[in-house]
Amino acid sequence: MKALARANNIADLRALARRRLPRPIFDYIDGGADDELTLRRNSSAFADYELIPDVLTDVSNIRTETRLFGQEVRWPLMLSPTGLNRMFHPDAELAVARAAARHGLLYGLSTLGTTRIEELAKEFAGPKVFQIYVFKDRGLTAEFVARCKESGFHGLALTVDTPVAGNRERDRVNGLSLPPRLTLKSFMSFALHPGWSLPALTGSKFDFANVSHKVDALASGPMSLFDYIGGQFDRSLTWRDVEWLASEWGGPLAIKGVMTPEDAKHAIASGATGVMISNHGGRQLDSAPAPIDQVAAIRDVLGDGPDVICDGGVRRGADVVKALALGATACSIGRPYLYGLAAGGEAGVDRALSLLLEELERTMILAGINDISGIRARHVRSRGSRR
Ligand SMILES: Cc1cc2nc3c(=O)[nH]c(=O)nc-3n(C[C@H](O)[C@H](O)[C@H](O)COP(=O)(O)O)c2cc1C
Ligand SMILES: CC(C)CC(=O)C(=O)O
Repeated sequence: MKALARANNIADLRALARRRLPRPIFDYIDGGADDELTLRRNSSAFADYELIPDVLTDVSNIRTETRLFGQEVRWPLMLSPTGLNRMFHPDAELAVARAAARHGLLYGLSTLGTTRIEELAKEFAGPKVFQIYVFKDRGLTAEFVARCKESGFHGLALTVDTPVAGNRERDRVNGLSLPPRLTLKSFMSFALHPGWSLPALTGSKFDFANVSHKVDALASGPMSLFDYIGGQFDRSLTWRDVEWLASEWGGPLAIKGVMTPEDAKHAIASGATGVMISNHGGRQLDSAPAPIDQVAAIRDVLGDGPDVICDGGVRRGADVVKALALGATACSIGRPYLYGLAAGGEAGVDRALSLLLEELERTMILAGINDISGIRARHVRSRGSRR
């Protein structure tokens, strides 16, 4: 697609996604909670850090490989789990995973994805983790663990920042439901985007593929995401459950949604092997700090061993270098690849990943860093602490 080739950055892909999707669907991807303070801050916080380059270091060969969730990956960038991908493009999670495989990246499948664990594993041989939401039906969690073991998943990520849905006001205003339905209000928006609307509303069946055999909340008709989460997610979750999950799984486990050094320590003490510093892309607790601002303090208390993943607000390859210089093992992205998926399916995801990885490599060359493992604290400086 010519339009994809003309996209020079993630912001261009966002503009393409906005054109292609009906408003309620674009807003669901793009939006955040309440006043979207955290959503904006997640990205703008990166601008508060400067990169301090070395020169004359021989940057003719750049090494970007690292390990994440115990697996060798080509780049320190992973694809965060996101639900409902079939709502954005009929090729859904498989399109995303195929593009991730082409770039040697680690892929995260959501509990509320629209592709089954087994189907994803069959199509995608690369490094993969499954993200767990704990439902009131606890049998589902044990079942996920067994299915992931059977299917050869390499890690789990337990999301802990969603005891209830954040107040996403764009979704309320748009009357977004699962599955999306034609209403008087949405009619014009759907009619103006037939390329999206026809397959989504008629052809490919929308389904929470990994849970619907046990939880049939949508069987009696469409409902809001707020009601679905409110009715199904288990709010009684504690660190005891992390201990249980860690021992039941026995492999790499990250707690997704950790924001403080204290909770990061708690995660490792409870059996996790890493943390994803995340505020759910600004979709849950508004006014939570930006993940990038929490990286240094969390790495400081955890020491060298555990995976520390900075999740949220990454829109440029340079952001990844900043996060690694502050102590992260890798960064993780959600919206950047979803904009690509919505804009052009697998080719769109591929474009998003290519752009970010080219930027990351170019940033390393310009900063005189020829190996990911050579990124140091001295390569970054907070603008507030300029000497
Ligand atoms: C449309 C959408 C759906 C998401 N679904 C999930 C999900 O099912 N599980 C989860 O743990 N996080 C989910 N997230 C959060 C992402 O995993 C990730 O934390 C966030 O997108 C990172 O911020 P970024 O979009 O700025 O990169 C979702 C995010 C978006 C935008
Ligand atoms: C299906 C949802 C629970 C996915 C999600 O976590 C989100 O919209 O942020």
